[in-house]
Amino acid sequence: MKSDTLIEIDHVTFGYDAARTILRGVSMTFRRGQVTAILGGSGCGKTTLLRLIGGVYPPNQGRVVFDGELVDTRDKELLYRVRRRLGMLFQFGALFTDLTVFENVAFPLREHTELPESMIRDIVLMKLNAVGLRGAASLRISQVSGGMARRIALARAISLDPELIMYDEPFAGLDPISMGVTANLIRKLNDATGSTSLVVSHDVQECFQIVDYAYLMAPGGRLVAQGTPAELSRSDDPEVRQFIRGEPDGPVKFHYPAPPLAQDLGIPT
Ligand SMILES: Nc1ncnc2c1ncn2[C@@H]1O[C@H](COP(=O)(O)OP(=O)(O)OP(=O)(O)O)[C@@H](O)[C@H]1O
Repeated sequence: MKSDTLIEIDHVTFGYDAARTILRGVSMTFRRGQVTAILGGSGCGKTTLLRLIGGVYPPNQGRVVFDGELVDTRDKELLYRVRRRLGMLFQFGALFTDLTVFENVAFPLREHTELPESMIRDIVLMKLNAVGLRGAASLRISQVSGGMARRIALARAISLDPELIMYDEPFAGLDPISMGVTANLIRKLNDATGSTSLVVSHDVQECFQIVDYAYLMAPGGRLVAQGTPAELSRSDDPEVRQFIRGEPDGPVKFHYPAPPLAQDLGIPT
């Protein structure tokens, strides 16, 4: 029987170089069929975590396990197998601006499969239909809005029917309505395709509308809290409350450590 867990991050510590640790003893479990958020402010290591799951870098300590298999970055065959099962929606979509909407969604299918053109056409139209943009297939990327571009990137991320879809800041730069549309789509696509989704974001409220579970990371690559949106909303931990309510100051300081302003400006005190 398949285990409930699709990915396990087990006491992972990681730094791009020896001088600076980015993730410190982080443990997380991503359950099959669920949408899980990794929340946290800028620079706390969220994207880095996605790279470790994709086997781009090995952890310095700890393990990353994908569907029961240790992600060993030296094992190229295993990495290829794991990556075939992942779909990734990058920050800001990264679409090919000189190609049409259709060509963008068809791209991974042409790269990774030998499917005949008639089948590629049907799959692309189905994926575009799922995000409500079948009618926009022949438009160029330069002709679509930011919200549409995000949905096209979503259609492209699901083109190969991934078991795991990783979204890096899917709401960045979107207006509130497009944000809501994108969030609902992430949920809908997850459930309709029976996949598992990870959403990296600093948008707590948007994520809480759609996720089953969330991890909260803090500067210095620490995991500070985890739970369902309801559990985290009830938390009385000051760090959690500051982040969830978007309070400007709390345990996480607004100001980067600095000498007093007067001193920096040369004003005698
Ligand atoms: N390839 C790299 N080499 C060296 N340092 C890196 C590299 N990528 C990221 N970093 C550093 O690692 C830290 C964590 O970055 P990361 O992108 O994982 O954070 P994040 O939480 O995703 O932030 P954001 O939301 O701003 O993208 C940052 O300080 C960043 O400068």
